[in-house]
Amino acid sequence: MSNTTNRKRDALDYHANGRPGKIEVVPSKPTNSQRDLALAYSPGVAEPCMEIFRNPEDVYKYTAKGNLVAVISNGTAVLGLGNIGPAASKPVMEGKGLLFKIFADIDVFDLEVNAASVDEFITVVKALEPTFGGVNLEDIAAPMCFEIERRLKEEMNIPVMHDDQHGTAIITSAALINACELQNKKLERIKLVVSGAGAAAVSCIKLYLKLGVKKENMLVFDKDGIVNIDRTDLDPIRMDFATSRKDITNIAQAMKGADVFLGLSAANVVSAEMVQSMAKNPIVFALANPDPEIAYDLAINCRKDIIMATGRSDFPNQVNNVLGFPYIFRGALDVRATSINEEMKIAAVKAIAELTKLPVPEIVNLAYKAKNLKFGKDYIIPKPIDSRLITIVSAAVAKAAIDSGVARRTITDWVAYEEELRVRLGADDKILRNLANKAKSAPKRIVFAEADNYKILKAAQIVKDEGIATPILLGSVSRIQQIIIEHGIELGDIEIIDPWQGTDDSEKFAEHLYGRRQRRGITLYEARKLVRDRNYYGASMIEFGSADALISGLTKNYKSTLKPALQVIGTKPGVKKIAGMYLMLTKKGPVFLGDTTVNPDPTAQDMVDITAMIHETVTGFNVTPRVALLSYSNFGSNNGTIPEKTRLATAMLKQKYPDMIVDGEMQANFAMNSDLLQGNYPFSSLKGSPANTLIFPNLESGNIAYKLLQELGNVEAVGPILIGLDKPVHVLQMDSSVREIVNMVTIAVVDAQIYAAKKK
Ligand SMILES: NC(=O)C1=CN([C@@H]2O[C@H](COP(=O)(O)OP(=O)(O)OC[C@H]3O[C@@H](n4cnc5c(N)ncnc54)[C@H](OP(=O)(O)O)[C@@H]3O)[C@@H](O)[C@H]2O)C=CC1
Ligand SMILES: CC(=O)C(=O)O
Ligand SMILES: [Mg+2]
Repeated sequence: MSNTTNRKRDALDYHANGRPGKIEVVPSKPTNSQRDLALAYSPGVAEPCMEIFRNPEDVYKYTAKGNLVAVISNGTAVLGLGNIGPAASKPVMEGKGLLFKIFADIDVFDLEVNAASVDEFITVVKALEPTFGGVNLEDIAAPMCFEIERRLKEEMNIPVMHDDQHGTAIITSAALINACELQNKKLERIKLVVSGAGAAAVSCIKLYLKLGVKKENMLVFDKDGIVNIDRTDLDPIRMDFATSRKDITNIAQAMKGADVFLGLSAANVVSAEMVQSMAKNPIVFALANPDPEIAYDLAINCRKDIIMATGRSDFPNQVNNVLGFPYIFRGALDVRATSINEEMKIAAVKAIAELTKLPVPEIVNLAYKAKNLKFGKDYIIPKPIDSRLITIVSAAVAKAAIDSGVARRTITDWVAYEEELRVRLGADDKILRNLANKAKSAPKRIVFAEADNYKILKAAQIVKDEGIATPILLGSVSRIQQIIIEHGIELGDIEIIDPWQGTDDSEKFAEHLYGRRQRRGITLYEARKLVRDRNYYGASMIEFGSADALISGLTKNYKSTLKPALQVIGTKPGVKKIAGMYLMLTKKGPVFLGDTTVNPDPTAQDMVDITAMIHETVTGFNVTPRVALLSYSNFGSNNGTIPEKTRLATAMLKQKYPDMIVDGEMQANFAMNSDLLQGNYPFSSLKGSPANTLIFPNLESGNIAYKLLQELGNVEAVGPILIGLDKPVHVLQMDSSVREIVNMVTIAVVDAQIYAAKKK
């Protein structure tokens, strides 16, 4: 099967499989009980109705209006597919809704309207004003889109934006500014050829003129050829940039010596020869969707000095309005702007252009399978999944709305607003940010036992750059340096130790190991050999205080990585069994699971000890543990080995630690749903809010639970966080990603801080 056929099949299956389409409506309030239903609907719902009747602004308080955007189309210019009608435009509009949600937490109703005339369409949209906080007009052909948008902006009191016009103009402007900088061109001097004189192209041209591009340096084409003053079929908007030049009649002539080509028209209207005829260091934005004016590969293969962009996600430089509309509307909604004005658009352009020049987060590199994305010919604009877009672009837009007087609400605490924006993308990684901030407040020396590995070195660079830790690398110096050079990893001055070669400390470390293990079969000769191993050497460094925490395990199995730490360092005084815990970054906030790693079948006493250790660690992460001991039974509803063991452990915990918030035995859904728990077991000491620390009755259930959450719930897992060793040592999962290693280093630093504080 060809690639094209494959892609077609995949796309159709993606939309058809399961629940058809891409969007569903999800209630945002509890609906579990009769009481909930009485509040959600009749009779309770009458109360907010009457409040809104008395004070219309209360609609923002009691309904979803303030976060609800209409994506509206009549299907007259759907992508580059033309006038395919409203029903056929629905997949695109659902897609826009999906992007609004995942990138900016904005809810969308997509509306495909059977209204061919301008007046009819305007009447429909205007009538919807009570429902929505904003209107995103989409894929409406020129010239009707200009009048529709102008009148709706005049006649409606909520922000209205035709995304194909202004979203596109904003993004291409940011990309053009950056591309010109890289190609050493001045906006005031560039010779620009535009293919397309429709909604998107016209708006781009208007914004470029504001940014300094000169009308006389511009040649524009539509289906009928060059837009010149002799044409009699053009409306005043297009006449405004019609050229008086008589020597040019077609696009091939115009492209000779041009600096920039902007395509917002149709597929394959530009040839390789045309690109070859452009000026030195040309810039080509072939943005027609889904197929550009010239194919990406064709363009880059015909010019080495080109900067090339398309609207597609499968090539570098995706110049697509997805970088704009979610964040522009987020900023506008948050200050309840009455419109989206020029100041807000320019603020978005600048914010997007400048963000491109900041170091790219590792998660973005990972998502695009790139090693080191940075401002350059293949990275002229941020990637859509960059989560900084929401904080930087939305905040810039909101600020411009306030400064230009169209905001009905103001923001004074911008730091809090940015945090609110981050939280919108999920409470899931907030705790990680807090832990990273805690780590940065007192960074520690972290030994990486497997430093002859690209992922470890990349993670070392990140934690060093971010001020989380001072890395110390163990391994062959020449091998490590070779990887550093090969991958362009910037680690600056960094300590590298090769235990295999022996160091001044090796003998001291060997004697210590011999002292601890001489009656357990290790001779001094063997101990000397063992400390040449990087895990033994690293653990010894921690034991002797020449570093603060050890990270290992990327390339070896868990047990063989743990053994040296147990032999060299051992467990905390009084701890018989170590355990492992995972931090799960769920949409409902962090949840800690244990023991997920070490003890196959703990006794009730073991469960008490494990719970106490986990409780201490979670508290050290500045989270108040709310502990549930899990089983398949609720408070004696079933008997059997597991419920009885769990019940006994709970009783022992309650007696030994009267201040601990702990209860059990209970089923997982009762632990995670406080209404359910309260409704059925009002006596439980966990009532009020859900548990955040789950103790499993055995390794099987703990391990299965976290892996299911990862796979089915798409929940990120940080761990295993090792607890019970006398000093901070953390064992990575084999083949962890760079992000997972960075997360574990963050945890190791915080752990080392807790250890240091205890020693004082
Ligand atoms: N990457 C991105 O973010 C975006 C990309 N786009 C893409 O831009 C294109 C245009 O969208 P939009 O402006 O909304 O649509 P419109 O229908 O409003 O405009 C299309 C324009 O392209 C012109 N055109 C069509 N075929 C040719 C051709 N062979 N040569 C020269 N000009 C031609 C039309 O000419 P005429 O006026 O004579 O009919 C018209 O001016 C689409 O492919 C769309 O997918 C749009 C928005 C954002
Ligand atoms: C991206 C977009 O909005 C379009 O191609 O129409
Ligand atoms: Mg569009």
